[in-house]
Amino acid sequence: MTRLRRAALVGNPNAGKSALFNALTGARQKIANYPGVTVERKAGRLVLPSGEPVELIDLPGSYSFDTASPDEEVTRKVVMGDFPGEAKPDALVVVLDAANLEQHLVFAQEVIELGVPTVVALNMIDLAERDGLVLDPDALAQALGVPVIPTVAVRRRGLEELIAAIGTAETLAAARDHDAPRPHITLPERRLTASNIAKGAILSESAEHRIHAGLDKILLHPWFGPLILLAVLFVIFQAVFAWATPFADALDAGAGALSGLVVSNFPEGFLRDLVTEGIIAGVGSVVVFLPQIVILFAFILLMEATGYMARAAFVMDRLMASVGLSGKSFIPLLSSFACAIPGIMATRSIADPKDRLTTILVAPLMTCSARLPVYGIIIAAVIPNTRLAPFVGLQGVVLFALYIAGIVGAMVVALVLRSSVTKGAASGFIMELPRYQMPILKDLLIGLWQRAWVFLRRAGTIIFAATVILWLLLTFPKADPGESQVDASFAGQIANAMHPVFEPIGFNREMTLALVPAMAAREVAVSSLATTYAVDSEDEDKTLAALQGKITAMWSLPTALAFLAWFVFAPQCISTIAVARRETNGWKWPAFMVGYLFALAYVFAGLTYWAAVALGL
Ligand SMILES: Nc1nc2c(ncn2[C@@H]2O[C@H](COP(=O)(O)OP(=O)(O)OP(=O)(O)O)[C@@H](O)[C@H]2O)c(=O)[nH]1
Ligand SMILES: [Mg+2]
Repeated sequence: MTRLRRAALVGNPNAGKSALFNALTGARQKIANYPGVTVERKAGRLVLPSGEPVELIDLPGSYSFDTASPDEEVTRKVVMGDFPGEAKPDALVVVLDAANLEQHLVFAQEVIELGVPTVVALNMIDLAERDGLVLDPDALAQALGVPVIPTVAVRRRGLEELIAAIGTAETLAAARDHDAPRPHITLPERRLTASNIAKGAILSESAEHRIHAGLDKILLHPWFGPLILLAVLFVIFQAVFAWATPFADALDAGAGALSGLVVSNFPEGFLRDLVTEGIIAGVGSVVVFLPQIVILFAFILLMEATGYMARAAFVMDRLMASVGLSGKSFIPLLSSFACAIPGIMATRSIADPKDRLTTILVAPLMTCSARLPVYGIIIAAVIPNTRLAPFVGLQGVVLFALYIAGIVGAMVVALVLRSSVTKGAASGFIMELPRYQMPILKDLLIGLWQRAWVFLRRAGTIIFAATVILWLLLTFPKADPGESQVDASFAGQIANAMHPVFEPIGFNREMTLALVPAMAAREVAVSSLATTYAVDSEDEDKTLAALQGKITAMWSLPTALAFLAWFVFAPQCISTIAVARRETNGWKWPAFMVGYLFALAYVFAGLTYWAAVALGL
């Protein structure tokens, strides 16, 4: 007997493959309650009862082996052994959603027909039970001719049995007769067989799974649906401001105290200034936004886990279709609210190449979480914290408006692109709706921790590096007595040279300067401003509150609004550009993307500035 080395998880999207993968290998792959979450192959290690390690591969969900979307292509290639540099898996684990048996059995048959040793994980039996479904795994095993193990991936039920079955899959398969020629089976035949097998495996079924149909009637209603979605988003942005404030203030006070400690314990000079002006003022000004990021992601993760996110996609489908995008673009665009990078990668689940390209090109317009610190500091500094109504603050409304501006911008750009450079018909919506689920607290906390960690790691690496470099460029050469340090410095000279370009749209010198390092990441705009003002000022208070005070005192409202408008559009993120290059296989489209986004940013910042000036703001 050959030794089992590699096994792969296959099955329809949203069957729980990644949840099983995490449970079996201890990995932390993203799982979420909608199809199309995994778009790449991921490998992990599983240990068999015999003590032998097996490489387990998590794959993107797939409906069939003959489909066109790039993520399904990955699954096909890995399973068939066509994936470059990778041997064919020795065994396959087909993951089925027990409560969606008939649908999931269509692809399962196709997988089993390959003749590779196969085990079926009958997953989500808890949900099947909730829906009043009683299943007979033995009958299913009999009909499919492979072992069937009931599992609940998220509660770690059935894992030992599944691992044992994977361990003996090859021996079992070898005992089966493989010599019989397999007839070619058509899709309708497979559907019929799937339906018969499912009927044979379902012992009893109650009508309980109608409970959630009522909820769908409201949430997917043509009028209430969009209104509810808008209301949900509105609440999120109110919460981002209202709930985060005490935590952000505490963090800022902490940074201030730290700065004070450094000032009183270190001798005056280069090192002390680097730490207080560059690291604490600069990097600290970004870290202070951690509570807002966490609150934003808590909502996003909740929406994903409950199944509401997929409903939101459904609700948006009509609007998306009217600008030439399909509902399939919604999940990638929604992911872009976290960050455009996973958003652009998620477009791999879009089969139509022009649809996909359009989605990639507009993804950077979705307001990613890196913009939150920029919006946060400017809004806090120039928009009064007044209440428009109970629980409705003006600052939250402005933040909401900025998010909407990004969405509207993306829709308009998509419409223009779809009738010019990426001309073509929109494809229909084919996403299936996942069931409603109560979120699992542990998964939620892990997700939040991962997001927080990503943010802090950015602060500790890219933002830290960009800020320190800027501080050095701001500190040298030293100014003569009476001269402004910023004016004398290298950075100041660069800013002064660039300023004529940005003066017409209302930018001051500090803003212009911030744009350059902010190409590394948008948050750097905040740390740059903090560092620039810290270098320029004599006082010892270098906290975010101090920066906010400077902006309030020194920026006119039109100038501040122009800066906000700039960041709605500007492609200030090297990583996004790099990912766009990778996903479109060349520089042509990323160059186009950067060009049109900068042009839009300039025009809209200018329009905002002049409109605000004309209104006498
Ligand atoms: N109740 C219950 N939920 C589950 C189970 N397994 C997975 N889930 C949930 O189902 C959803 C989908 O799980 P994923 O692991 O992301 O599904 P996937 O098959 O990897 O999906 P794609 O990557 O899109 O192909 C998540 O919200 C999981 O928490 C289970 O056994 N019971
Ligand atoms: Mg997955």
